[in-house]
Amino acid sequence: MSLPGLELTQPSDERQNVVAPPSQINLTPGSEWRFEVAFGHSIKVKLLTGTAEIFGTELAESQTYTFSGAKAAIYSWNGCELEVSAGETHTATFDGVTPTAGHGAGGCQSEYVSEETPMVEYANAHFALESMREETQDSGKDGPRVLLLGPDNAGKTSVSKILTAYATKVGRQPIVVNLDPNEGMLSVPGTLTATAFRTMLDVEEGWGSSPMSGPSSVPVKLPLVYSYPHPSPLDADGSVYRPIVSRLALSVMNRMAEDEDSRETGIIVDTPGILSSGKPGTLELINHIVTEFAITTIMVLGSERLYSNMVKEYDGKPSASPSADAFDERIAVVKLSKSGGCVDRDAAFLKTAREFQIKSYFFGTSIISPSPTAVTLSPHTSQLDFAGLSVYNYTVTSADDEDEDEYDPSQLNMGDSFSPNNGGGDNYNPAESDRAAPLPGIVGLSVDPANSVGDLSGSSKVPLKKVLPPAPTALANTLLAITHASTTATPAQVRDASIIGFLYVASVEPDKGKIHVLAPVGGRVPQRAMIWAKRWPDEVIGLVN
Ligand SMILES: Nc1ncnc2c1ncn2[C@@H]1O[C@H](COP(=O)(O)OP(=O)(O)OP(=O)(O)O)[C@@H](O)[C@H]1O
Repeated sequence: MSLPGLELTQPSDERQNVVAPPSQINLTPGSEWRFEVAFGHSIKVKLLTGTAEIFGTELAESQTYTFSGAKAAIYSWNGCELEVSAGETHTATFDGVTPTAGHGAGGCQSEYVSEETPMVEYANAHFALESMREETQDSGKDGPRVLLLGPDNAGKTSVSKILTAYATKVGRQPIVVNLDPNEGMLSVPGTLTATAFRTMLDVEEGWGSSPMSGPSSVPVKLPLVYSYPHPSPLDADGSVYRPIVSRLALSVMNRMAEDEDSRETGIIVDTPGILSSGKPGTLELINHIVTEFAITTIMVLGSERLYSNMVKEYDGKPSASPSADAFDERIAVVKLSKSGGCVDRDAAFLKTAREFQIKSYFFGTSIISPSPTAVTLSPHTSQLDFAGLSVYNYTVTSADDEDEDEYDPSQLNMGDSFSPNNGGGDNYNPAESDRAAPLPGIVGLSVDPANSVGDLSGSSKVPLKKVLPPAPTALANTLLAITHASTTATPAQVRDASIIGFLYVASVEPDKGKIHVLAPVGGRVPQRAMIWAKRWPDEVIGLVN
């Protein structure tokens, strides 16, 4: 059928499904191929000649990589030839839309080559950090602690991947901290994590995979995970976010104190865009992060206003490290260009990405990608007695949801032990750092808060409340985070405990007092306190048919 007046023909089903022939893409030195592939469709990319990298991680020659639901760029320092062909297109619908291949090479929604990229600037940032790291070897001071700030989609996560990939390539071991609850890093959304990277990142998966997602061709990373089941750090005026950031910072600082490689390399902290929005409360949160992680380098992407505010606020000021005076360690604020390739991801894309992160946690990455290296997992379903569980829920409002229950701001003063100065200020209680869960991988999995020294952070003020039977029907389609805290732990201990893993609640039978859950592994569900991700990440319907 022709569209009247335009003489265009509506694509028929057959035409949409025609497989595009392989395309060859030649990249001149210093240029990149930017591409967008829809969820449900996949493309195959092979490096034929030359060298190329994706967010700092090199592609191997002649290996076929599969990308699906991706917006990314393949960059070449010395020039290369790529072959791009169409992969599979799922027949299932995604968010009510049946996926179709786009009109670009291999069925990309959009793809083009750009010769203007800020990669030289990013590489220089890496070299500057490297020279700071070299200084630490002789002087004994800690490696650079980098904070990435900038609005949504400014490329913060991409730059942190590039800096991490370059650091691991030269044998460093950066600790990467994700403070964005919207995107899980090696974890599901609704979490804040820290991970020590010793090995390369994954070309297809981005950050790579954790043992949560099963075996992998690239060595797995072991993230330290804390639950933050809210979409915005500003929820409850930051009163939930701040103490969890403090807890994470203590764990990271402990790891740095015990691990020479991590101490020399330092930290890279990725943040959510909302912190750079200038909304009330954001500067306080930035200040909290700068203090807790004793940040030495603030990199600002994509916002002149923020850059100038950060310069005024921090440039040349001593860092919050206890040894700042001894080494005359001062904060540097640096402006980095935003890549022209950064794409705005709409709400539907981000929702699907979150949904996939959750699905792949339980079912493996093959649920997203038909790549031969994708992993298929077999989660287990079981029925649990709700009365026998210790489930906690945060009783606070979200920033854009004012009608929520039980919010009492006067109850949300978190107490002195987590004040911004606890990294070394007057209120610092050394017992707190003893309680911090160390980063897994080197010093064991976690300290059980139940065995730790008392409740130092004022449980009564923590907006976590036990969910009593009968099981609320709203539990269905949401996640439960199993903490390391015992079932008798105080709310503060539950909040401060790291996460063992997640359960998905498939259905609730309030009359029988039962819930049906999906767990990534079989066996008994650990008898530990759980945090209900009631608000965030959003419901995933139909994970179990
Ligand atoms: N050079 C590039 N070419 C193509 N796509 C890119 C490029 N750089 C980044 N992107 C893509 O743009 C999107 C936004 O980038 P990124 O996630 O790094 O931004 P961000 O600042 O961390 O965003 P947010 O704060 O919203 O999480 C991502 O999908 C990323 O893969």
